[in-house]
Parts: sequence; structure tokens; C-alpha cells
Amino acid sequence: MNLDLMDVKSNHSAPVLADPAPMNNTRLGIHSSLYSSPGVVFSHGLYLTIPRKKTNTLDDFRSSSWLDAMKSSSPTHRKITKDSGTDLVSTDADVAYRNWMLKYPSALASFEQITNYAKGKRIALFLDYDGTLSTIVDNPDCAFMSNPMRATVRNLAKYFPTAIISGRSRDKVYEFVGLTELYYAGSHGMDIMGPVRPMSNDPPNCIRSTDNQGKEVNLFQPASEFLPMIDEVFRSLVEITKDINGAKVENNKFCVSVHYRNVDEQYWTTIAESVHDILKDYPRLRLTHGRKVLEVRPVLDWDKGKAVEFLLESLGLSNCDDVLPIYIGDDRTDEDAFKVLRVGNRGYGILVSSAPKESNALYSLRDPSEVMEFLKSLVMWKKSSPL
Ligand SMILES: O=P(O)(O)OC[C@H]1O[C@H](O[C@H]2O[C@H](CO)[C@@H](O)[C@H](O)[C@H]2O)[C@H](O)[C@@H](O)[C@@H]1O
Repeated sequence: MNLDLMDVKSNHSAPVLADPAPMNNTRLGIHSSLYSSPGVVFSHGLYLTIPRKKTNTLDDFRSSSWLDAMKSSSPTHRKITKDSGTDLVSTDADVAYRNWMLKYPSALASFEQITNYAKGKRIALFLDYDGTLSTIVDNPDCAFMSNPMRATVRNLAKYFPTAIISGRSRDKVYEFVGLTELYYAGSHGMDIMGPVRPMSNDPPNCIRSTDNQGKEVNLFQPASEFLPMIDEVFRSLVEITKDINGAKVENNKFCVSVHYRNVDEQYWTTIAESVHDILKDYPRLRLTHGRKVLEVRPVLDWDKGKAVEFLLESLGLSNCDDVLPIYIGDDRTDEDAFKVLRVGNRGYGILVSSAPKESNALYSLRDPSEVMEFLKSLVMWKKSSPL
């Protein structure tokens, strides 16, 4: 696999995301194989970690770093260039972005390199939703996918197995995308509807079910026992934030999003403290940061990376040298998937970002319109490739 590039890029520094899960499996009372990461200690219902980076622990609410994390969770993007008469003058942001792209080259500019490596391989596509297939908008209920993007993804799925892996609830993301030919994983991979296929070791919490069309599917919900807790926390979060102008709490089934995109920055502390007040009574829940959103989720060693592995296995594509998984995403939670593909040079992670940020991805795309262009190019390449 693109060995030169992989070798160069293997020197990347660690990603921003670090959400270790607790070791105390019996206390959590859930299938032990889902809990593995070291370095976490319980104390009075709060997880104290000895983290690589502290920003994702509740403890952070007692320091200033959580506010920094909230501020940096979705950087404001300056216009890359400005017109100065006849010439385009580079801004600092422009220079920084170009430098950053030396480390994360454009997947469009590197298309030939990518497809050269993909020759004779079966590509599988894993796509994040918000910020990847739809542009980021103020109202999460209105993050609609454009018709051209939908047509592109529909076409893509004719040629490559394609799955959407989103932080949204699976139903919600299906409502937005509306394509029956895809596989869907909601709640950051904690709710996967995949094809029926014998797995090498039958995972717990995996049941036979039927999809909207009555087709038999495998439904994998590793956090199913958290459902009542998540519902309870969702209601408490709605109640505690109801007087904070612009705050919005979204129930994503196995996780809850607390949005502060539309909250005046002076009240971000109030938002964070409110979330902390609720979560201090729920040691089995943890908090991660997304783009102007605090995400409450079960303490489970399960994430988008594990979801990619699960889907590859259910599609019969794991442990195959001739399979090239490609994951495209824009958010911190997508880093888990990038990491899985990066380890052992299994596939390509493509970060969608118009601002420089550290990532485990190998390539970059600037925004959803570039994502669409890349997906269309893949289809064209596949159509023109000899069988
Ligand atoms: O994994 P994803 O599909 O990327 O979902 C992550 C979160 O996306 C949504 O929030 C983000 O997009 C909203 C719409 O553009 C935006 O208003 C918000 O500020 C962003 O954080 C979704 O609403 C969350 O529930 C997802 O967890």
C-alpha cells in the first residue's frame, strides 16, 4: 500500500482524540471484551484518567482546558485567499493550510496514487454524515443532504460496498440519506445494521432483525443495556439546559448530543457545568467533544473504528489482502476509524477539513463538495477499469 507515503506519514504525532475506557469491567457489568483500555481509575463517580490528552474527561470541567476544547471544537475558518486587485494574496491561514496539506495531501490531487494502489483490490467505502456528506449548519435538524450528493452516493453503492457511520441515531441518519442500498451505523457505531453473515466469533448483542424493506439483517447494538440510562440523561439534560438560549439537546439513541453552536460564548461555561452536574451521577457515561457539541456516550470500548472492523467482517471483507477500505470523515470521533485503517496499513483515512488539524488520516478533502467530487471520480475510475 502506497508504502512511501505510509512510511512518511507514520511519523505523525498522536491524534487529538483520546477517550480511554475503564478497566473495571465487572463494575460496569457489560461484556468484558468491550472494555480494554488501560489508564483509567474510578473515583467518586468520576473517571480520573492518566490521559495522553486531558480534554475529554469530566474532570476537565474543573480546569480551563474544557473551555479551550469547546472553543477549538470547530475552528472558525477564515477565507483562504483574498482578492487584492489583480493578484490573489495569501493570508496566514492560506499558508498554514498549504503547509498542512504537505502532511495530509488532497485525495483529489492524489487520486492517481490512490487508484494505482487500489488496482485489483475491492474498495469498501465508509462515510461519516455531518460535515462529510452534508455541510455543517446551525440547526442539526436541517442538515439535509443535497440531491446531487445523494445521487453520487447511490451511484457509488452500485460499485462499492458503502456504509454510513454517524454519531446520529441510525434512524435519523437513514431519514437524511434515504438510500436502501447502503449499510448504516448510528450512535457512533453503537447501532449497526449490516448484512446477515456468519461472523468468525458471534458477537454478543447481535441479533437477527429486518430492515424497512423487510430484508433480513444483523442488528448489532453493543450498548443496548444503556438505553434507559441514556433516555433518563437526555430528559435531565433537556431540563437543565432549557433556559440557556440556543442550547439544543439531541437524543441519538445510544448517545446524547448537547449542542452549543447557537449559544453565546459567554454561556458555554454554563453549558459545560450543566452537563457536568448531570453526568457526575452517571459514572458509566463519558463525554467527548465534537463540532460545537458535547457528546454523552456509554463507557464502552466501542467506537467508529470498531464499527468499521465489524462491518468489514460482516461484509466478508476482513483479513483479505485484496480489500481496500476508505473512510471519509471530518470529526474527532472519525479519528478512531482513521486509526484502525492506519494501523497495519489497512486502508485510507481521508479527513474533511478546511482548517489544519492533527489527524490519523492519510489524505484530506476540503469540504463536502470535494467529497462528492472524490466519490464521483471513484465511480468513473471503476467504470473505466478493466474487469
Ligand atoms: O458522526 P456525524 O455524522 O458527523 O455526527 C456528529 C454530530 O453531527 C451533528 O452535529 C454536527 O452537525 C450539525 C449540523 O450541521 C451542527 O449543527 C452541529 O454543530 C455539529 O456538531 C449531530 O447533530 C450530532 O448529533 C452528531 O453527533
